[in-house]
This record gives sequence, C-alpha cells and structure tokens, in this order.
Amino acid sequence: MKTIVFVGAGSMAEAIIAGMVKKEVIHPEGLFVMNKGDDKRLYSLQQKYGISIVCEQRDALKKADLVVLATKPQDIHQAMMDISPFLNQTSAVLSVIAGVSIDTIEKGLGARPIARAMPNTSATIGRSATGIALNHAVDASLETQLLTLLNAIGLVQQVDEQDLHTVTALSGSGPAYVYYLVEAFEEAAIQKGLSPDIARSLIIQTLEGATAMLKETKEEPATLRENVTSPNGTTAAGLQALADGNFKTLLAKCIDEATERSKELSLAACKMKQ
Ligand SMILES: NC(=O)C1=CN([C@@H]2O[C@H](COP(=O)(O)OP(=O)(O)OC[C@H]3O[C@@H](n4cnc5c(N)ncnc54)[C@H](OP(=O)(O)O)[C@@H]3O)[C@@H](O)[C@H]2O)C=CC1
Ligand SMILES: O=C(O)[C@@H]1CCC=N1
Repeated sequence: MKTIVFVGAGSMAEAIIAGMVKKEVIHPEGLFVMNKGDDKRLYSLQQKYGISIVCEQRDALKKADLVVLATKPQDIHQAMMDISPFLNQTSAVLSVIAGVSIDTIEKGLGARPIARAMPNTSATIGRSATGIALNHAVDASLETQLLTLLNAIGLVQQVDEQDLHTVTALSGSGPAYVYYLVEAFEEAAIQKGLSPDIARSLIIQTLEGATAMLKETKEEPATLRENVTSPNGTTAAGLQALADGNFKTLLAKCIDEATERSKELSLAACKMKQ
C-alpha cells in the first residue's frame, strides 16, 4: 500500500498514524490527512510525523489505495459526500467509526472493498485491542495488508460485523472502564490513608502484573484468582463484598448498555442518510 488518506484527523487518526509510522509499515510520505477545518491540527500532524495534508496535494484522494474514515459518527455523511467525487473506484476503505455499518459506507461511497475496525485508545502506544470485519470485496491480499496495518497498533481479531457492537462495548470502550476502576481503587486507598502516589503506583503495577500473569502463564483467570485467595483470608473477604454488590451482574449490564448504545448509533447513522 503506497497511499493512505485519513478523513478525520483527531485522536484516533493520530493513534493509528503514530503506530504505522513507528512500525514503519508505510513511508510517512504516503500518509495524508484531512479534516473539517482545524488547519492548525493538520500542520501539527504534518510536523510531528512527516505526513502530508490532502488540500496541499489535491490528487491524494484519487490515488489513495486506502481511505481511513475517522470522523465522529454524526459527521460521516457529510465527509462521505465531500470525498466521494474525488475517490477512485478501486480505493479501499477502512472505517474506525463506532456504529457506522459497512452497508452505510457502501451507500455513501459505492461498492468497493470496505473494512470496519474498532480499535481503542491504547493504539497510541501500539497496544490496541482491535476487532475488524470485512466486506466481500476485500480479497486475500488486501486482507493481509489491512491486518498488517492494524497490527502496527496492537492485537487484531477478525469478527463478524454484527459482533462489532459487542467488541465496541468490550474493548473499544474497555480502557475507560479500567481507568474508572483505577480511579475507584485510588479513592478508596487514599481514604484509608495511603498517599496518592503510592496508591497509584501499587494499582498500576498490580494491573500490569495481573495481565502479564494471564498472558504468560496462560492459566484460567479463575485459577489465578483462586491462587490469590487464601481460605478465610483478605481476598475472600474482598471478593465476597464484590459478590454481595452483584459485581458480575453490574459488568454484564455495563457491556449490555454499551452494546445497545452501539446499535442505537448504528441505526441513527443509517437513518441520517435517508
Ligand atoms: N476515542 C476512542 O476511544 C475511539 C474512537 N473510535 C471512533 O473514532 C472516531 C474518531 O474519534 P476521535 O478521533 O476521538 O474524534 P475527534 O473528534 O478527535 O476527531 C474527529 C475528526 O473528524 C474530522 N471531521 C469532521 N467532519 C469532517 C469532514 N466532513 N471531513 C473530514 N474530516 C472531518 C474533525 O475535523 P475538525 O477538527 O476540523 O472538525 C476531526 O479531525 C469516532 O467515530 C469514534 O467512534 C473508535 C475506537 C475508539
Ligand atoms: O465512546 C465511544 O462511543 C467511542 C467508541 C469506543 C470508544 N469510544
């Protein structure tokens, strides 16, 4: 892939650009960005990554091998109307927009190879957990190229498009749940008298250690949990409090509500175009 155009130059576009440039999966000269009106932002991305700005090289859209859609869902129809007259018939599309279906993109940009991905903000440091769904026009060669591009920002799992709602709820939004958990543990520890610095460093290391244990030992989470839990000990007391507060039910509701919201966004985006 020689030319990739980002339509939308916000935080998610930057995270992906940063990953691609760092992993050298494409030469920065082949990366182009455009947005709605924030010129300062475009110049700052140009400076930082050595990439180019679409309006300075008008034919970028025409020669794009891949167009990455990275606007907010409510802006996608306008963005598709803006770019479609300039798009080459053969350009593939990769959308990272929550809740905008492949069908909606096909209607806006015509039949072409389209992939929908749901990364998360850990893409910024190359550690996204990304789900991707492809339409039938994506051939094996393009599939490999797309997976290579997205591997530059972390782990990629291919799913059916309908499952992207759950992926969005689970790993797209997931970092926010983890940060919320950290906030809650920190507040509780500080209330008990720990200094904020010590509380934060202990929590971060605990999360890092626990996730590394899951990865490296390949043990079931339940086994690892049981290993921590001494009979009648402190962990058992803490876990009991979580069970009494219906922790699992609450997390199931969290995923359920986020999944439903993804479906609502999808429907709203689909209606917007009619
Ligand atoms: N943040 C997250 O954790 C995740 C976000 N996503 C998805 O990524 C997408 C982008 O999110 P994020 O980067 O946070 O959003 P931002 O608001 O940071 O960026 C949106 C970008 O879209 C641009 N834009 C708006 N309208 C147009 C247009 N007509 N043509 C070209 N560009 C346009 C904006 O330009 P301007 O600034 O000039 O208005 C801006 O550069 C969202 O759809 C979100 O669902 C996916 C996974 C995770
Ligand atoms: O909150 C949102 O809608 C987006 C999608 C996943 C993460 N952020």
